[in-house]
Amino acid sequence: MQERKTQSISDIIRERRSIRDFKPDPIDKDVIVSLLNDAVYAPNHGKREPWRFILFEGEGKKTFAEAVIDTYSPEQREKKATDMAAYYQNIPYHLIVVMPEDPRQKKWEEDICATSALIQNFQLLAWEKEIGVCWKTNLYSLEPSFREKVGVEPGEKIVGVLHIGYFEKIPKAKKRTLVEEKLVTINE
Ligand SMILES: Cc1cc2nc3c(=O)[nH]c(=O)nc-3n(C[C@H](O)[C@H](O)[C@H](O)COP(=O)(O)O)c2cc1C
Repeated sequence: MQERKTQSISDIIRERRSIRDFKPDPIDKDVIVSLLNDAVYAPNHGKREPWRFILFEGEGKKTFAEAVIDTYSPEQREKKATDMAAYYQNIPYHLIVVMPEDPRQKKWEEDICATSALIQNFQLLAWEKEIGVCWKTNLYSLEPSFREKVGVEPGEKIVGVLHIGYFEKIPKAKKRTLVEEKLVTINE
């Protein structure tokens, strides 16, 4: 593990990386719940707190893996089902974050913004504890069979599937464009 001296929010924001290679080392569920209890201080319009969580641990990760693999074509199944099942089992937690799909566009947009803010809060809080996260929006999230198997209710939207675990090494930062190149200032 590289030694990291994280101090400020800006350090954590800049340092955080999406983690795809996890150590299997267990993480206490209380830690995850505690991070989520901080993350819910995300801004949310109308104080709707539009999120709900489905956490997979232990044997539950098999349910998650089967739900994903069941969406594969026969060719995909042949090619990668075994590897993916092992990959998912090796990661300490999978967390599905859902929100209600409000038919009113304004509320739907506010709710996805709030839930995304919550997810980023969670990623940053986890990073502070040297826990890595990858936020996934793979197409399986849209498949009715997957949704049903993992307990997503009709009328709910999966905003993210988060894989959570300690990381082996920090991937290289992907550079961001300087804001000066994207900033328009209007002052008259
Ligand atoms: C809404 C959203 C959806 C994402 N979906 C995926 C995904 O399906 N698969 C994946 O590998 N990474 C996904 N990511 C992670 C991005 O690929 C990642 O943030 C980007 O490559 C920048 O890398 P960094 O997070 O390490 O800075 C997603 C990120 C966001 C914000």
